[in-house]
Amino acid sequence: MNEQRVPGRDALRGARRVVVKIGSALLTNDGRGLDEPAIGGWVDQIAALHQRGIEVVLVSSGAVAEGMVRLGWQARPSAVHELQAAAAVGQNGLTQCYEHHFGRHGLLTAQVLLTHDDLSNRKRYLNARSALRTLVDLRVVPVVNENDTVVTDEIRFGDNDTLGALVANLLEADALVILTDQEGLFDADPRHNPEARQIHEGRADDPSLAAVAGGGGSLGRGGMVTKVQAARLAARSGAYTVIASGRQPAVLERLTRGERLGTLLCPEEAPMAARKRWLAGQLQVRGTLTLDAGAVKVLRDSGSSLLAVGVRSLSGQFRRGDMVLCVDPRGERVAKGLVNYDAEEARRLLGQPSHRIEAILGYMEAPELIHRDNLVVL
Ligand SMILES: Nc1ncnc2c1ncn2[C@@H]1O[C@H](COP(=O)(O)OP(=O)(O)O)[C@@H](O)[C@H]1O
Ligand SMILES: N[C@@H](CCC(=O)OP(=O)(O)O)C(=O)O
Repeated sequence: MNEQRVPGRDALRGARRVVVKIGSALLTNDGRGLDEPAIGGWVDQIAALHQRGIEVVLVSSGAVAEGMVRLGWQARPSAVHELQAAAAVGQNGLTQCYEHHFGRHGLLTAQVLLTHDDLSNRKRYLNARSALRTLVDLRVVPVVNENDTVVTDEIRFGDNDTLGALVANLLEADALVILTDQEGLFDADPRHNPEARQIHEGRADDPSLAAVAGGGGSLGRGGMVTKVQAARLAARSGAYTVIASGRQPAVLERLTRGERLGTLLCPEEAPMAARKRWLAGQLQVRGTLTLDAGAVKVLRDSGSSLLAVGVRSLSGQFRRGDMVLCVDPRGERVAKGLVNYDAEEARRLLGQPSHRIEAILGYMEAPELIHRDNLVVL
């Protein structure tokens, strides 16, 4: 397969919100329980990103593997109820470990266990989204895993790569960084083929990637197959995916400085176009803003952000970050977007210039009601 040179390393340098997924193959010290020193090292790196103002959501595997060790089981069970029991025991260890290490940096963590249903049911999706967003706004580091104890086989993600991608979609993250036990995606499984060569960059939708990606090891679940699929999923909302070795020193720091490490899989269209298309596909709107003729014109003609000064009235009980519909004075649809203020606040801002926001609300979240990056003209 021809390696493609795709610009995009710079996109990682500019990333403001990143989902970092750490896989079982890395976390679990080859089956000997959690690799605490290594986890401490990744936590140090995430704390350093935090310091630079980058928001990080961690997706961490390891519950089943840690549970097996705690229960004294040598082999991974195949019965679902045993896996669920192991996950329940092991998740405790995982939570303690992260809490301890992030605590060294004065950072709070939050355990977020998600199921397939939480992300496919629209209402629960929005709830998960606003809870995660609130945590991130509070500068807490969410540590996400699948809620293995309550899921049945048919509705499992199984691997955490898919979960990581869906969380990247949920939070409109700039990048999904998948840390694993290999340097990246190779043109064949390097554990079985010593000649395998690393792919440095590619397109997330390149069908030939699926052909080179093989299954995982004994503790990991999905192998590269699910990582490549995850990259494709993440690209739907414009996120870049990097598959890289968690054992590279300072890997997160170096990636977010634009260094050419691991395998970078880029969204097929420009992140903004992908993100807007994804936004347009979000069906549920939580409220309606009625714009004046001037605001309608600037949205349509200049692709501007929506300011409160151009909004006449609103309806609905939306919260900050919800999707709202913008209509013209006759009620015709003009645009959809993610609103920066909740309904009560927005109501107080109607018709007001942005420089008055702070005086009216006592703080300013953003000068615009809907930023142009979060707005799709219909
Ligand atoms: N083309 C490939 N390039 C790199 N690794 C591959 C490839 N195909 C299969 N693999 C395997 O995928 C494994 C990583 O997946 P997995 O064990 O599921 O890890 P994790 O727990 O980090 O998700 C590697 O150890 C490697 O053996
Ligand atoms: N939810 C599972 C993780 C599943 C898993 O191992 O996924 P992955 O790290 O993607 O191979 C656990 O915590 O054990």
